[in-house]
Amino acid sequence: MNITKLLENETVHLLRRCMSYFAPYKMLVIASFAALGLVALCTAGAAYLVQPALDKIFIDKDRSSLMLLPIMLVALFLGKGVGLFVQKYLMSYCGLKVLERLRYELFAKIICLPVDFFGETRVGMLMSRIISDVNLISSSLPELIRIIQHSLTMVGLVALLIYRDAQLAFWACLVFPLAVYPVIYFGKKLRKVGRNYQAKIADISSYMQESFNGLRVVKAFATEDMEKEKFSEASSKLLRIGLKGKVYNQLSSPIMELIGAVGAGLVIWYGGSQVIAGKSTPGEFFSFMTALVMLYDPFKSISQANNTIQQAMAGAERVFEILDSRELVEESGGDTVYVPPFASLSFEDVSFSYPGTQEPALKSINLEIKAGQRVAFVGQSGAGKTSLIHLIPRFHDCQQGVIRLNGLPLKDYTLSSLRTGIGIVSQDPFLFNLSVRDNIAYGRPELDQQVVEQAAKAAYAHDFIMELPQGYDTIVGEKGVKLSGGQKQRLTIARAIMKDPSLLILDEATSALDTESERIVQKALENLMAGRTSLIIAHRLSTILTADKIVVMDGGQIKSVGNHQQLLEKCPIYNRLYTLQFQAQPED
Ligand SMILES: Nc1ncnc2c1ncn2[C@@H]1O[C@H](COP(=O)(O)OP(=O)(O)OP(=O)(O)O)[C@@H](O)[C@H]1O
Repeated sequence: MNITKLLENETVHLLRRCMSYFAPYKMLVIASFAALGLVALCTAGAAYLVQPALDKIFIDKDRSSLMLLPIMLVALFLGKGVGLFVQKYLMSYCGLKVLERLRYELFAKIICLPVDFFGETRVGMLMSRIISDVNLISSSLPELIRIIQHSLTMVGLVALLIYRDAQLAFWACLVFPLAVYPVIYFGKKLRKVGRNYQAKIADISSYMQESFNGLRVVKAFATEDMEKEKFSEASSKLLRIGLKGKVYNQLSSPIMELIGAVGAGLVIWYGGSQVIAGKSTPGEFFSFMTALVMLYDPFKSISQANNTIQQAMAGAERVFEILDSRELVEESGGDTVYVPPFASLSFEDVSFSYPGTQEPALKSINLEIKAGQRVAFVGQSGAGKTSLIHLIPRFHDCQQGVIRLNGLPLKDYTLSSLRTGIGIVSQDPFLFNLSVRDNIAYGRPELDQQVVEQAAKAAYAHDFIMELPQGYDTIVGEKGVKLSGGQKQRLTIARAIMKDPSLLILDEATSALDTESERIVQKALENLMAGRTSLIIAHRLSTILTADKIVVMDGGQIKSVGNHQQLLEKCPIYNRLYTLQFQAQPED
């Protein structure tokens, strides 16, 4: 199979796909072409003027031409300038608009992908696609237009060459095929370099993301130097690829210049002999030479534009890989809207494995939860508690069995109504870098201050919020860094209260807060749980003691279900867990 042909087909396909993004700006593109026509005409016109300038002013000594020609020259350059400005502005406008749309589409697609996708893909890589690869694509149409612009200019100039002297033009254009070869050769090389470069940028973004996120660990282990070393290695790789790109980019010009010089040499040789023999005037010859020299500029620009397009195609490959991927399917739910109140939740023979793993994380789970119950899940680390509760908001889908909510399979509900109906408070309280108020009312900005304050009061957060520098308007910092662990937890509890879910999922924090904070968080949680069905991954003694039902898990299976007293008597696993995990804790 002809590889070159394959590559060309792919380029055409990618270019077409890129161009479809520019389709809404058709009128602007047409206007831009009109501006281009003006530029081409003015450029060719300026070259044409050289002949009357030389022959009429310098040889015939014509005074009226002396006045007229400079004015015409200025007018032509004015026309060219205006044309160029309009064309460039319109193209930049279209490019930036396309950039905005692609960025949005990519973000919108990625944020709707299932949780599993984020488990397997590095976040930094995704960020680099949204920022840097998309950026490359936006230059594709403007560069394509540049190619058309310069091709038009070249047509104008070549027409002038032929008009001036067809034979001389033949000699000048003889070297043309030679000049095209480096354009194609370097274009291909640059496409490959572009691909590698973008991949390395993604690596570096991922690496930075990880190091900054894990900054505390880095500091605690005093491994800054090691991290610097690793970064510098990755950065040097990027430098090497970047330099390779520059070599290809910069080599194409001198090589073309050399080929151009050969053409010019041929012209001087032939054209000069024609002037000496009296067959043409020096004015005709210089006008010809001017057009020839002017040809170099657009030709060089075409080669540069081709280089940029090749790099844009490298970005396009990576962006469309995500946008068009059949495997990356956005989450979808059913058509039924889940309307509280919560009546029941049942797991019927549910088994689940994480993608790419052999051993199932959950095996044949059967469980029934009724309205108003408080159900605690216990088990050692890795028993499957988190996996089980994450199936309820459909962060993952089970491969076998069915989970029913109010009698209907979870898959029948629309994702948004299902998730809106479920409140989740996890052990790692996540806050956005927004104000306290916006964090509590997250997703519901329409709620007024009073409602937000009520939720904060129920979560025992109001008092500390009032002590913050700007009260409810205080920005909490990325991930809530400006707050203590207990304060962050209380804000996430207020957020859950605000959501008013009918079913609550709680992952109790294992990391110990001090006794006072712990007591307040506990009271806030009690307010949150009041009157709601709650599923709790239990780490506190008080939770298992007050639970209506305790589910004991081990190795992805439910080993036993009952209340504290029953389990102490009949379940050895629970007995052991209780002795190891809970017994030493004070009863609140
Ligand atoms: N994203 C994942 N991909 C692959 N396997 C996973 C993933 N998350 C968890 N597992 C595996 O699934 C099993 C159950 O894990 P799960 O997190 O549900 O346990 P857990 O009981 O909640 O533990 P812990 O109390 O430590 O949070 C474990 O063997 C774990 O290694």
